[in-house]
Amino acid sequence: MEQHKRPASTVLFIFGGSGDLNLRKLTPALYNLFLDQWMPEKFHIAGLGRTPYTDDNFHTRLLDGVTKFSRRKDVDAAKFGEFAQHVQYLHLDAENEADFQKITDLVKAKGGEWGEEPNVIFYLAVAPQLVPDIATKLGKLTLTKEKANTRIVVEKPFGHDFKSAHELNALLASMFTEEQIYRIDHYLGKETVQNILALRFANAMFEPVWNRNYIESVQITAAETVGLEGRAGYYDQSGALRDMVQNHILQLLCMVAMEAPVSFDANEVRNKKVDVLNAIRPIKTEDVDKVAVRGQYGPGVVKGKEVVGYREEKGVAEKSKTMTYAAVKFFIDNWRWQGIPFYVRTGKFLKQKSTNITLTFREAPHFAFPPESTKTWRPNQLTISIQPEMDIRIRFQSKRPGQTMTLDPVNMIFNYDEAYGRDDAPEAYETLLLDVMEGDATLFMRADQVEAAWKVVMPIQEHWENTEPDFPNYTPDSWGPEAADKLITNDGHAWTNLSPAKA
Ligand SMILES: NC(=O)C1=CN([C@@H]2O[C@H](COP(=O)(O)OP(=O)(O)OC[C@H]3O[C@@H](n4cnc5c(N)ncnc54)[C@H](OP(=O)(O)O)[C@@H]3O)[C@@H](O)[C@H]2O)C=CC1
Ligand SMILES: O=C1O[C@H](COP(=O)(O)O)[C@@H](O)[C@H](O)[C@H]1O
Repeated sequence: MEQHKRPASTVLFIFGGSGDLNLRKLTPALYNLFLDQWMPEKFHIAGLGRTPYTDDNFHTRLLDGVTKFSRRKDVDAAKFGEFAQHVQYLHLDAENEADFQKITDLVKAKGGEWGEEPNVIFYLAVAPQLVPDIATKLGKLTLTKEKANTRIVVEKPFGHDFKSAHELNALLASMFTEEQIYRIDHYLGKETVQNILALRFANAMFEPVWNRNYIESVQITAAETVGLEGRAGYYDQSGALRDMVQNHILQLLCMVAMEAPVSFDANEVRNKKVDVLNAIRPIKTEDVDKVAVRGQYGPGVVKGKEVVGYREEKGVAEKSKTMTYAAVKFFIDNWRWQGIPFYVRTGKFLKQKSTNITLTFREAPHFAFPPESTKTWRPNQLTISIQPEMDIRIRFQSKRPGQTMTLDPVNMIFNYDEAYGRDDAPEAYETLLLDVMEGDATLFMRADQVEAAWKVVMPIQEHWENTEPDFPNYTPDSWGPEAADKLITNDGHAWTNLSPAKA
């Protein structure tokens, strides 16, 4: 195995150790880092929560999570046992300040045992309402103040709106330096998302055409086939704009639209991204209905099974106005993108799981081919398929073999599985957890980025909260409300509904 430098010794506290995120994502990621020898030589993980687990039944639960959710199948129980020796459950009620003494005690004990002061990471995998309270109590511990080796990771959603995000930033800033704060957006850890920077800035051939002179429109889709999945408590207060657009989708948009960074220094990359957010044209209240479409699913059939409409889901308010679908047309007011529409859409219970970005190019300036040769003509497109297909496709016209000049649109495809094999691709949370342990914040959101992203969506969110929607307006297993199709077809474009890659 390739030799690499491992992070310094670390004690990791997971608030929400007993919760779903730890089970599904965090522990499988940490276990994979352990298997790949990326965990520090000396590390200790404490899962925190009120549920009365013993270490043994906590380990059993985590093993179950790894078995179900890890990218690697066939978990080796003995190897997991080795990992589990570094993991404990710590009973802690976030509302009880006295319980936080257990944190200080554990850090001191590990420091004594290891003969060095460890890095201390607090991962807040809890509901957003608990974050300010936990952060405040952590801020009072002597081991947190101004110590570069102490870091706090805050899950999304970061705040509920611009105001609460701003307040949370101010609260965190009163206790931690910006370098200690890691605001996570797991899309930024996806291999295919990181590869956008490689595609754009490690190659000379794309950059000359990556602008308004050659590109006619950009679209970003994050379509899901799952519905609410029992998350009403969170989702009904949130909705698609807060849950997906404010964070994941705007981050994808930044990756596509940003200027070239001078270096991969965390702040340099984040400066370039925040420039994009600040350049997004503010949407006026009176324009929201022209540039944005919301949707909520009704009852229907998904994979042969009847499903209830969103408003009938357990825990959802009877006449809930929460949108499970959102589509928006943005413009970026800068030299590179002036006048180019960026269409984005996301939704639950859509026809296909697909996250992709498509850049549609302008027509060739002069077309010398006879009209009959171009019956199937389609514009050049570059599509970055983030998931579940992991590929990059370039569509161009090709001459069909034969004695006549007939042009066909064809795809040139770079496929990750073929090139690298999927087992080698780390999950987003592996990359991000390793980055936190290494102290690299490049893939994390800075305070100003989060606030700038909230500023972009707030006029839409507020308008939608203040007006009555016509819900439900799409059926599960469809591509969402009709109005979202019109949003793009009225401009002479069409959503790219990707099929699995074939040339
Ligand atoms: N689940 C997922 O796939 C994803 C989740 N997220 C985000 O991660 C965060 C956590 O989500 P998720 O794991 O699904 O939520 P869960 O409801 O499954 O877990 C919540 C956790 O909070 C703990 N908790 C609640 N109250 C207290 C308290 N007073 N003191 C100590 N612990 C407490 C619970 O522990 P106990 O009851 O034992 O006290 C539980 O471990 C959210 O911000 C969510 O948006 C982000 C992306 C994906
Ligand atoms: O953050 C979230 O992301 C998931 C989608 O993540 P993906 O990695 O499967 O694309 C989404 O289902 C969830 O509602 C949202 O909170």
